[in-house]
Amino acid sequence: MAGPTESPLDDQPGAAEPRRPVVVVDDVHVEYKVLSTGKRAGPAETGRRLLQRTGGTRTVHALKGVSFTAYENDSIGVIGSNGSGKSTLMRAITGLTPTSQGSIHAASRPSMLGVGAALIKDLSGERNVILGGLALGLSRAEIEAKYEEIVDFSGIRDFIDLPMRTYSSGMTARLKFAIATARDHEILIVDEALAVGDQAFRERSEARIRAIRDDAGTVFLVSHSMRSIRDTCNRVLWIDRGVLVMDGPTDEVVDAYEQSRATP
Ligand SMILES: Nc1ncnc2c1ncn2[C@@H]1O[C@H](COP(=O)(O)OP(=O)(O)OP(=O)(O)O)[C@@H](O)[C@H]1O
Repeated sequence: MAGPTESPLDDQPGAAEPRRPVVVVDDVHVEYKVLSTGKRAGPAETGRRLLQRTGGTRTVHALKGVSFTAYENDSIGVIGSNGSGKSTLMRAITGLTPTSQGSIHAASRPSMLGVGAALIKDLSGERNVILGGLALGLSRAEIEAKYEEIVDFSGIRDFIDLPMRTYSSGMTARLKFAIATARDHEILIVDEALAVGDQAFRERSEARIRAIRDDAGTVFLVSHSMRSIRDTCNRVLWIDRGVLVMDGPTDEVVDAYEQSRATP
């Protein structure tokens, strides 16, 4: 099995002491089994009648031998066209999606930015800040101490007493981002969370991601916005059809990606 690749940043002239590796992804493959109706294969759908009707399952090879090492203070952009395998790679790193081959080692449990599942739309923003904080493992006292900061960051103070179902999708996304980043994360995965929200909120979110990184954290940012990637990341992984085609400094990789998309 191929060993984990070294960070291209290690070779930079003037690089200080070797940095601590926090995630090692070694020759990872992920295969999804999908019923040929398009449904995911699961115990409920694997009845003989359905299989007879559909002709069985298909395998989608979503990741094909991806290897890299992430270091502390890395802010890694993950780019690639739709369906290239970015989210699959992030879910594999968090352990949500099993690998069919290869291994992933992490120095601590990576968290996927998101508290969505814990929130209740019929409750007010205020109550949801508490619920989301509890879901992140914060104590009641910690949530109280951070409450004002979360609400300020979300920028929806005027609406915080209203039920969340009355919020626009952008307002909901702001609140979720504000709650989820209130906790310290050593390894944080942000999957397209910055796509919603206006310019000012995007800038605040990016600044917060940089702060998490500067605080010895490691951040993965999956995004189709090359502007967000350039503003936030020092390193980029470009994935195409399940293969890691490029891993290097942000400008180099984003330039190559944009060039490949401009070529007919
Ligand atoms: N739960 C699943 N069951 C079956 N196939 C899946 C599942 N999730 C993803 N896939 C397939 O795996 C491949 C990679 O999908 P993935 O969501 O990782 O791509 P992505 O790069 O994040 O795409 P996007 O930019 O559109 O969000 C695609 O072919 C997709 O159809």
